[in-house]
Amino acid sequence: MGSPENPLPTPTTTTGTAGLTALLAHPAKAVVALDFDGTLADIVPDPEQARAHPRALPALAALAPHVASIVVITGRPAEVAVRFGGFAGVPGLERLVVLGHYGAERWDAATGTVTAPDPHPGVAAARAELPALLDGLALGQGTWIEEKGQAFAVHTRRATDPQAAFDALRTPLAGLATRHGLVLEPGRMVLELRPPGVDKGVALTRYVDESGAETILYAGDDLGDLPAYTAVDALRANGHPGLLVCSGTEVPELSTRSDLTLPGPAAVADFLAALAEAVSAT
Ligand SMILES: O=P(O)(O)OC[C@H]1O[C@H](O[C@H]2O[C@H](CO)[C@@H](O)[C@H](O)[C@H]2O)[C@H](O)[C@@H](O)[C@@H]1O
Repeated sequence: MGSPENPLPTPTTTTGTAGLTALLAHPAKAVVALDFDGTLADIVPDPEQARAHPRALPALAALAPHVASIVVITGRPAEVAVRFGGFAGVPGLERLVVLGHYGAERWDAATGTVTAPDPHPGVAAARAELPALLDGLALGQGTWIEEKGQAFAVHTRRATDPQAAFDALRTPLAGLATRHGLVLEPGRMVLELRPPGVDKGVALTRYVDESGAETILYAGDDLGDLPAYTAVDALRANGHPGLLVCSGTEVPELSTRSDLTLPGPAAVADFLAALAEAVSAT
């Protein structure tokens, strides 16, 4: 299915095949949940320059009217993901939901508003200790702090030796997180300190419950997506068909658990377009 130019790829597992079959049979009962960076948007050296892949938005807009809902679940603040994704005011995406900060924040296209929890006091306290901690590690050039409001992230992708900087930061930042009641969230050349209490698995499970959907497709690329994979596994054990998609193979902890691994955001966009074509033909 799909089209001759853009055929629908085949999952490599029987559970994933069952998930895709259910989605194609009853798209109106399916939630399509997607991560942003690395899944809808290519990974770029400067996080401020990340944007949805040019083919992602048309594919989402074509698919959305046929499924129960599309939700983006991201570590970004919801407002940032909406802006970088270009999600506001897109015909077809009137019901889109973006769950930011791993599910702590929510943006609804229907209202254009963001709901967010009160800031966790540990974030400001940990942030105040960060300069001295970084000075003490002598990491060299290129380590960069992303201010995220409800959290902050230390990026090493532009460091002279990204992996060495990541490795040197991991234990001290874990200690900083613990001292202030925060969670250390490791990702692709990034270590984030954020409040506890929610992750992408909790967010996805709540969203599926709320939507009443039967089938779940989840696509991600990074360690922060593992709880969502675990949530889909739990939903499958409770009778919900599900399909786990991985964007890229840089994170084997995720790609080895997926039902379908695609090369990256361009292929994810093409997959969503092929899905849209398949469900609109039924
Ligand atoms: O949950 P996500 O939507 O995948 O967000 C996770 C983190 O993604 C961003 O960092 C990653 O993408 C950057 C831009 O391509 C890249 O430079 C960086 O190395 C990646 O780790 C974002 O900056 C973080 O705030 C998100 O938490």
